[in-house]
Amino acid sequence: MTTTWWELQILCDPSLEETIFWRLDDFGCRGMAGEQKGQSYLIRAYSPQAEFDHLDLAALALLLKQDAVLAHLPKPVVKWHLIDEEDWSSSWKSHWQPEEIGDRLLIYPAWLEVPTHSERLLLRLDPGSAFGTGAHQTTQLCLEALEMRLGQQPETQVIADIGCGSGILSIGSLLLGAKQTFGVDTDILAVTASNSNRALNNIEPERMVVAQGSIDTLPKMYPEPFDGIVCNILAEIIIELIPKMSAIAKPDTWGILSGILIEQIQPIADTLEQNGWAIAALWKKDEWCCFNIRRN
Ligand SMILES: C[S@@+](CC[C@H](N)C(=O)[O-])C[C@H]1O[C@@H](n2cnc3c(N)ncnc32)[C@H](O)[C@@H]1O
Repeated sequence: MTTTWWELQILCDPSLEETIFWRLDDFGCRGMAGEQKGQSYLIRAYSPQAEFDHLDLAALALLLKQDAVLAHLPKPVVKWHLIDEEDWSSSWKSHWQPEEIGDRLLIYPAWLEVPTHSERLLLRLDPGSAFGTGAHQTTQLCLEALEMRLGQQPETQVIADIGCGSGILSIGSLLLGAKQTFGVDTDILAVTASNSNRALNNIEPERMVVAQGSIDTLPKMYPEPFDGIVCNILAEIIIELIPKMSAIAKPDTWGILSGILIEQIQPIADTLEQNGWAIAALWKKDEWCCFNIRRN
């Protein structure tokens, strides 16, 4: 059965890009792409018709406009129309290009022919309807932090990936040499996407294990403590997860947390401190940041 999709087109001030991106993700959009259009920025986002009606989309448009007013920026122009499955995949895919991240990785859309030679590690990806194309600052911050963390003796590292989405951080860790990853996501579509991206990158199933669930699911998948934890979810959710992280960690476990806006640094830092974690480094990209943490 084919799905009909809403295509939302949002023409906005470029500085609203990140806020809109997260609003759309929170709303449940699957697949988003953005491009510069003169002085403005055009975001396209897609979601199955069956999940939303006109009223939902009108409410979303109102929220986006309110965000702009609060930020003292011009209101975005929001339009939507229906497209069929074929147009959805070709439209979205044509807007997503290979992207170099850090010094070693190249994110490579699954539908492009693989180059015969690449200086970089090719991370092939078809996120389907899951979050994680590598285009978002928070994913990039996590991949760059992983590159640093896995610089020495990566082959000993077993990593927990909480909120794995498309599986991008698990696959990135394994390409950088990690021993094994265990990913969880509350969204079953993310589990499906992670598994097909694992296969796309020729990674053995036992090296990259994925299940539907959250942090409490991880000990059932791997009963030992993890060497590293990556988690790129919204700050409000991370605050709920931090008190549970010690249960899956050992004294020298490291963590990489993102999905955090700069103004949310303090509550995250306080929660980490209260739960026995120290901040080793804090990296920023635009208004997003990424905590590199270790046990106290
Ligand atoms: C921002 S995406 C990150 C995807 C990918 N790891 C990346 O870095 O691009 C966050 C993911 O976390 C999942 N998620 C949200 N709340 C969660 C929770 N409490 N436990 C596990 N996963 C969760 C969402 O379904 C989504 O796939």
